Amino acid sequence: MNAVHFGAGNIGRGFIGLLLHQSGYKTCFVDVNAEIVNLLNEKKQYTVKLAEASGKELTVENVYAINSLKDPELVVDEVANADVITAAVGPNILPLIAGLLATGLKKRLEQSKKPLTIIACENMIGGSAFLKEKIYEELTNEEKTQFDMYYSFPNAAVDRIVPNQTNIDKLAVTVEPFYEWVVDESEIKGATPPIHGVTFVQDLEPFIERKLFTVNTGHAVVAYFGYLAGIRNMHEALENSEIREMVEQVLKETGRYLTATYSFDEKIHADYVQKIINRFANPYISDDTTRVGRSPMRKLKKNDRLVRPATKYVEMFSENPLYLTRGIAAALHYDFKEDPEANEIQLMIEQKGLQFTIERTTGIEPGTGLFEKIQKQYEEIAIKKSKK
Ligand SMILES: NC(=O)c1ccc[n+]([C@@H]2O[C@H](COP(=O)([O-])OP(=O)(O)OC[C@H]3O[C@@H](n4cnc5c(N)ncnc54)[C@H](O)[C@@H]3O)[C@@H](O)[C@H]2O)c1
Ligand SMILES: O=P(O)(O)OC[C@@H](O)[C@@H](O)[C@H](O)[C@H](O)CO
Repeated sequence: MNAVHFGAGNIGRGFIGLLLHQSGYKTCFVDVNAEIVNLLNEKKQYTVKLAEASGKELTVENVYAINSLKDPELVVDEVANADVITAAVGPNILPLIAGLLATGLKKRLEQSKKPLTIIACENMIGGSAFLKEKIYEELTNEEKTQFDMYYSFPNAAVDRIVPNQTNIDKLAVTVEPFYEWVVDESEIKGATPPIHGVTFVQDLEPFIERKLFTVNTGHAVVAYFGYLAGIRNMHEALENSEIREMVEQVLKETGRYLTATYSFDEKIHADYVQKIINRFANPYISDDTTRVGRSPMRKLKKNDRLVRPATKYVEMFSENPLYLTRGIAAALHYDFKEDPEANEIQLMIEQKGLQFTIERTTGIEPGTGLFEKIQKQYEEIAIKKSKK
């Protein structure tokens, strides 16, 4: 079986590539990072190390790679011959891989009429549907009808903390032991791809919202408050009692929304939350607050981990969440110079003002209680910063 995976980065090698290998696939990684591509072709294998006391190492074999900037025609051929396609490139990059995928998938239809599943493994609601939308922008109406018959784009939720890597061996990846990959089976045409470790469900929404609004909301809040406190390491941030309290409270707010919406058992959800906070504090992982806080523009979008649970909370309980709004305010303060989106937000605040920036980044309407609360929290943080 042949798999093509776009994005040989942290999650690509450390999670998706590992499970594809364990399921018996030969995996072709597609990336634009020449060093990683060359190393994968040279070594044809890499190591995944579990961040736990055992330090267990797993070997991923049967892999090779293509640099899509250099050899796009090879990518087209691989896509045309694939048995499953996955991607973990980041939501902002999905539109950039859509063209090559469209060409490869068209070629595949000329060769055979076999169904194929394409899964985007990104931290976003509707990742595969978004990739499909971008691919379909490249098609005629007739091609769209053909694609509809054979190709599936099931959405997915992926969970495994994979920090930026500092190993001497550039291909080796250290990952937390926990993982969860949930895929919406109701969208799949033809046979479900046999991938070991994937949970196939008929309704993904509770899973993706639970993951994004617990793991990623909590993670983002620790990262932004950690950064504000001058802390660069996630587990050190968790040792700060104010930040710990902040994440506990923010996850009570998202938990209130999630349990009311999806009828989750409150005790089971509370245990899930504690397990996640413990994962953030894993001492065997060294994760940066700047990795977790990366791309604040994306994280502040209306359907993402901070704003969506906050707006849903208001809709559901007719009150403004205190801690989610603080988290949003902290994200607006995030001014890490090496992050282009952080720079964009800071420049917007400077040139167009805070109100314009809140409206533009979050989509929250000015004049609403939620908007005013975010503004107030932002100003309170600014006062605290000025006293330092
Ligand atoms: N790291 C995690 O803990 C984690 C966990 C769950 C989900 N995710 C999600 O997985 C996705 C990737 O995250 P990551 O942490 O692995 O990031 P990463 O930066 O380590 O990996 C992204 C990879 O995509 C490659 N890439 C960039 N442009 C490309 C292009 N045009 N074509 C092909 N490859 C391209 C990059 O070179 C890089 O190797 C994100 O959506 C992230 O939210 C990450
Ligand atoms: O990848 P992002 O930028 O959407 O979010 C940063 C982290 O929260 C994220 O990568 C987590 O480590 C991951 O989602 C855990 O499953």
